[in-house]
Amino acid sequence: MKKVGYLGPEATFTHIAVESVFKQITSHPYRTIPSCIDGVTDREVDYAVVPLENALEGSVNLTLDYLIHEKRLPIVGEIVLPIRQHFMVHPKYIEEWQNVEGVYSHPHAIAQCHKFLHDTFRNTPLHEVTSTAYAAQHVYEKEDEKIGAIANEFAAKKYGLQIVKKDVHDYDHNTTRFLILNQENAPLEQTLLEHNGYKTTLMITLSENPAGALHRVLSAFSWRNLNLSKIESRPMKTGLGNYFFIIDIEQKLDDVLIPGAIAEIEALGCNVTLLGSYPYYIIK
Ligand SMILES: O=C(O)C(=O)Cc1ccccc1
Repeated sequence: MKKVGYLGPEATFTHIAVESVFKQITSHPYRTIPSCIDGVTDREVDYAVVPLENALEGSVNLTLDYLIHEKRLPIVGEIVLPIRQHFMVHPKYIEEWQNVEGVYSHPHAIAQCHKFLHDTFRNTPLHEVTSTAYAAQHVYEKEDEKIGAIANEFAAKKYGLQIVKKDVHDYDHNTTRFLILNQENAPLEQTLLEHNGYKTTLMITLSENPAGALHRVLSAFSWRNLNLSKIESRPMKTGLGNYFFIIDIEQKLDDVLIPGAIAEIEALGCNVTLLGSYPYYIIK
């Protein structure tokens, strides 16, 4: 049976993503995103599933940076999960939930619920922790402290908390993308869902003299009718103003079009790395 590592503890959104897509696996929680990715390179697990990008809040930079700069693992799949955030407290504080003295959650969850937090807990300290489920577990364990967590309904159940305010995220169309990583670039063997399409992700660093370089890179895709679903720049960490680009193409790596675009971009003096060509799964 294959082993799948995820950002834990149990009942994180990442855990839900794993359980919704993988079939016949054992799943293993890790406390942080880097330790989950290390789980694959250390051969403790076959796959790692980590959050990459949220529709409201943007990229999880920790994931992208660790993947690019520390442990370069092939992307073998992507999961898109709808996100509903709820506010929960220990059952003994149900009546006085509006008087909590601290709110705990993952930084992206806090950012997704900004309006709720501003309206309801304007002067309450916010505490960022490694995941939403970790926050729920913490709130349960510290029952003497009057604190609350933002997390999902499974975390409320799992850790014995009471949801006192449902759907506290600011916008309805809240989804998160998760990456599936595997050292051998091995596709998923058995899945509970059919995939919804394919993507190919490239990392591109521009040549030394970048006047018009990005424009020329993008036109290599455009005249081949290669649709891009994302372009993101991240610092190279070699000095201010040095960036690389992550580009998602909305199709599988083929024999002609994408290799042609890569050759054209390399001819411009840019460096291109294929990070993965993989199916994506959209959970309803
Ligand atoms: O903390 C979690 O539950 C995660 O899986 C990361 C996350 C946090 C907020 C929105 C989506 C995923």
